Amino acid sequence: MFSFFKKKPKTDEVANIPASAPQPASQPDSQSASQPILQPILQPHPTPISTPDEILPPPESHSAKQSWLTRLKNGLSKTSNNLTSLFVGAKIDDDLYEELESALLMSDAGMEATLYLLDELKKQVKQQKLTDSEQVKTALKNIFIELLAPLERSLELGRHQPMVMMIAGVNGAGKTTTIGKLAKHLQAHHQSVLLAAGDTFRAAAREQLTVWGERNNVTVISQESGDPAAVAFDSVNSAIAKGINVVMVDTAGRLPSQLHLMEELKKIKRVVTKSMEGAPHQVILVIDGNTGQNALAQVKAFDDALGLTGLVITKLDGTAKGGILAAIAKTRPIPVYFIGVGEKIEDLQPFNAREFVEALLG
Ligand SMILES: Nc1nc2c(ncn2[C@@H]2O[C@H](COP(=O)(O)OP(=O)(O)OP(=O)(O)O)[C@@H](O)[C@H]2O)c(=O)[nH]1
Repeated sequence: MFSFFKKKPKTDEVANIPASAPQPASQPDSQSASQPILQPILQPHPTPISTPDEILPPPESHSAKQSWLTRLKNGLSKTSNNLTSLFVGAKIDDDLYEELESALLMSDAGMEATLYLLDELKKQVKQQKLTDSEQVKTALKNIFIELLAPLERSLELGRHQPMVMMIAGVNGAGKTTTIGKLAKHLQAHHQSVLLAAGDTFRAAAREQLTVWGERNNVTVISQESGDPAAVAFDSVNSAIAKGINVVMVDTAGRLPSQLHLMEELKKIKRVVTKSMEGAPHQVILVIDGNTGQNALAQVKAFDDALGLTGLVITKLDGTAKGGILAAIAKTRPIPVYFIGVGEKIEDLQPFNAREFVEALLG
């Protein structure tokens, strides 16, 4: 496990950051500055719940970290090969920029982010009089990191009791798997968790979550039939009564074009707010990293409907091309809390812009 809690000073600014304008993770933070190697995954807030002030993890296993980075790198290898091969012994001319444009578009970066990256690169090449292709590649890497850095943000714990998280996404994006992995991470940090089986369409999904909850000592609230909003309402009330720290509301997969189902999501959100003022505190969209440019359309549609506070991008171990993060950063910069490179619990890790770009551009 790489993750750990860190006590974060209480600042109202943190609570009020709008989802569409995330703060760069590189903001001054004296504690993270003193722990440069470890990336906080979940940061507790000192009040009002009784999380210890600071829980440090066991020392990070170097081999586990390497294995995670290797899987990320393997997952993004197609894009990485396409991009890095362009720079090998290349002359810095219009041909290079054209090929770079094609490679970025192929990586799902989209037109806006691609043009931005190219413009910035051309500027730097000119200003710094770069002539060596390796220097140009490094310049591109740095521009890419700067573009993605505002997406890097930790999930803060302890500000609300319970913290209510609503999880949405299209069918098969990895919502339930992500909830399972997150629940385990949270438990490992002494957070009690309650799950609301809000996927009332698929009996199998409900059962999957219930069995998983029994196995992992997590309470799951489900109803045989009916209204996902009612399940969410009951779950939040139950969590309040039992003093549970975190409620995660699973929802059925749906396409943004299924307008009645998008309305249903809005209703779940409204009802959750009725059960606890200020809730849901997190509205998270889970995206399959292999979805290509369609992922951007999903982000926009779910954000318009629900006001997203964060994203989780799964399946970056598959045929994902990775450039979609640039598209998200440029057009709808919603924080990416976690990325997933597999089905095991340790395969879900906090998004780190530098690591990601290193995997993408070698
Ligand atoms: N390779 C890989 N597979 C993943 C990852 N995350 C989830 N999966 C798999 O993706 C499939 C769908 O995951 P679910 O968690 O059931 O997706 P869901 O969004 O809850 O699906 P619905 O409830 O049908 O909408 C499962 O087979 C998961 O094991 C990942 O990061 N990498």
